[in-house]
Amino acid sequence: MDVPDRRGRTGLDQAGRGLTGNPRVRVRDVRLLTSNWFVTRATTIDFQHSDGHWSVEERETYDRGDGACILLYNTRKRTVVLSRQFRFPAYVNGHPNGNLIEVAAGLLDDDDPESAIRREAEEETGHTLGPVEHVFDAFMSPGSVTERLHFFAAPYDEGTRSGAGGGLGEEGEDIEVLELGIDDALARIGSDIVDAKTIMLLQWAALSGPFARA
Ligand SMILES: Nc1nc2c(ncn2[C@@H]2O[C@H](COP(=O)(O)OP(=O)(O)O[C@H]3O[C@H](CO)[C@@H](O)[C@H](O)[C@@H]3O)[C@@H](O)[C@H]2O)c(=O)[nH]1
Ligand SMILES: [Mg+2]
Repeated sequence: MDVPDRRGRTGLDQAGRGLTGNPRVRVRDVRLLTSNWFVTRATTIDFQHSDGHWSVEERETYDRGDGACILLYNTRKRTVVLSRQFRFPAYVNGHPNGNLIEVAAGLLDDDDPESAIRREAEEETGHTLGPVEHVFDAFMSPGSVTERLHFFAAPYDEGTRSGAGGGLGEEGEDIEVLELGIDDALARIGSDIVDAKTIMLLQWAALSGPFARA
């Protein structure tokens, strides 16, 4: 398909047709359902169950590309930089106001994960980072969403500050930058910190990352 989605991506309408890595899965048919801001597909597969029999299954997938996220931390002050922004999908599903506290994050678009997260950290938090540490990669919602998220962490201080942050107005972003104590942030998990990538990075930082090492 040559018509790009709104992020400029093309050729995603038949994704999955050539997959051969799993001998228990044969892709029969891929149908494009929607292509607007992102792409959704319905894929029909022959699937071999563990007892050996085959069945035909259909799976819908939501393809928004991959993303990256980063925890900015300061071990001397024992603080982290987070952001707050409105997330409609959370609002429509029971979050009281949709204003989610998150680590800085963004879609890769055409960049490699490290370049993308440097760009997003600068746009969203106003920090131009030195060395960044790759933590792990994870599928965030593998039953329906294709996205693989690349997790990073980096130190920040007054020397890395280069701007105000806040996101790109022309992309409709309106991001409040927050600095929280790590103990306060950890205590707020499950009450007003309910974003998965943020919880994962805060717990990593406390268990085996910078606040465990410090
Ligand atoms: N008009 C319009 N704009 C959209 C739509 N969906 C997203 N946008 C705009 O596109 C921007 C994308 O900003 P990024 O910073 O690149 O992505 P992100 O939404 O912050 O994504 C990060 O968080 C997601 C949620 O946790 C992650 O899924 C993703 O991997 C990444 O980490 C959003 O802020 C929003 O302004 C849409 O359907 N319509
Ligand atoms: Mg973002």
